[in-house]
Amino acid sequence: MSIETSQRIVIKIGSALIAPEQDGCRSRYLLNIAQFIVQCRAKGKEVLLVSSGAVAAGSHLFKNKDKRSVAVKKAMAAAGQTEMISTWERFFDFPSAQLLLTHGDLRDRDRYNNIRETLFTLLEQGILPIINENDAVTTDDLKVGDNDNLSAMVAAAADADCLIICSDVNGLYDKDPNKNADARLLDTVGELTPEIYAMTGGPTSSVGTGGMKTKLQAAEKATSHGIVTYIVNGFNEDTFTALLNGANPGTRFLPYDTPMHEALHWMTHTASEQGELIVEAGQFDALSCDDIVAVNGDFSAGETVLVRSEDGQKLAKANCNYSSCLLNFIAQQDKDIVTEQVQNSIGPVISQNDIAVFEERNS
Ligand SMILES: Nc1ncnc2c1ncn2[C@@H]1O[C@H](COP(=O)(O)OP(=O)(O)O)[C@@H](O)[C@H]1O
Ligand SMILES: N[C@@H](CCC(=O)OP(=O)(O)O)C(=O)O
Repeated sequence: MSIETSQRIVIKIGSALIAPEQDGCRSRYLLNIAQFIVQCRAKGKEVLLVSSGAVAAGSHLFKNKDKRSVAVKKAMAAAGQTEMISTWERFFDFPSAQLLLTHGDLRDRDRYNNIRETLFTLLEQGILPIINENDAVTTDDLKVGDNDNLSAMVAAAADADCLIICSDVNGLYDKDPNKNADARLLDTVGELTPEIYAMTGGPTSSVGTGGMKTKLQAAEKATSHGIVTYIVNGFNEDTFTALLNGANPGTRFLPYDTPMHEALHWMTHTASEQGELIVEAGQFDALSCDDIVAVNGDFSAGETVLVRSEDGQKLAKANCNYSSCLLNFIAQQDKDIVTEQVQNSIGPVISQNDIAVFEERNS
């Protein structure tokens, strides 16, 4: 399995490749990557680019400001984003499009479907989508937070079959190679076990956000959707020659033999629960208001909730057709007639269309 057989590739570029000196964008490392994108397209493959670097590209414009301030960082992202996009555009003689996303967009099923439609339409037209998190507007509870996970969510949304994460190291080592001279590069990873996660540490470059851990989370999200994932060294020209020749220049993560269905994958890996429903006796099929023992958290109708049994076991993750406020109101009514009327008009408590049922019912 190599990129030779892949048809739709997402390539993720870290900040250090774009703004190595945090002093505006530099083309030094981008040229190889841009050539790789051009060559993939020439071979008939579709490419999407997830590009970090807005904050690192914009920071030089804010010389006398406190760069730890959240407001300043957001402003840096807004200013650096235009510089980053125009830097990429200079390399291509085909059009590109900018998509700035937040987790708030991706975890809302309607907005997620709109994002999918937009990506498919851009690809059909031969336009290169360039995606980043919308750092200028996002808040802690609405952000993905790192572009490794974002790239995997985008790869799943775009129905891609290959994800390439370009880092500043050759791939996943058995320990941090920047701290251990004897660290050994792993060629292929079949399953992302806790032992594999234990090999990683945080970011080491001053501009990196996630470190190797978020790259493994991304690999898990992508491979469970059937997407072969590579972590490679984006600084090294040979990386891209090797990839084009069908070789593995870094660490390759094998896709699941039986990938998750799209809606189940979205519910498991992209949607995040905004609250919990505690239900009687593990019951969650055709759940009625009467089956609910407790409602935890504040959520609106249509948001995702975790369904737990009274003993704490996780049963399912699903979209709730009722707001927490309405469920609490119904619980306070002693007349069944109110519940009946509301249920007749809204229907079951959780949607059976978008539901992830936990097979191993452990908490
Ligand atoms: N097991 C490991 N294998 C490889 N790199 C690791 C490992 N554990 C920690 N790291 C660190 O992760 C860094 C890459 O993550 P990060 O700094 O976020 O870069 P990027 O900008 O490419 O996203 C490496 O420079 C390395 O020091
Ligand atoms: N969205 C941010 C980058 C976030 C991020 O994950 O950065 P990196 O670890 O360099 O891929 C930006 O454009 O500055």
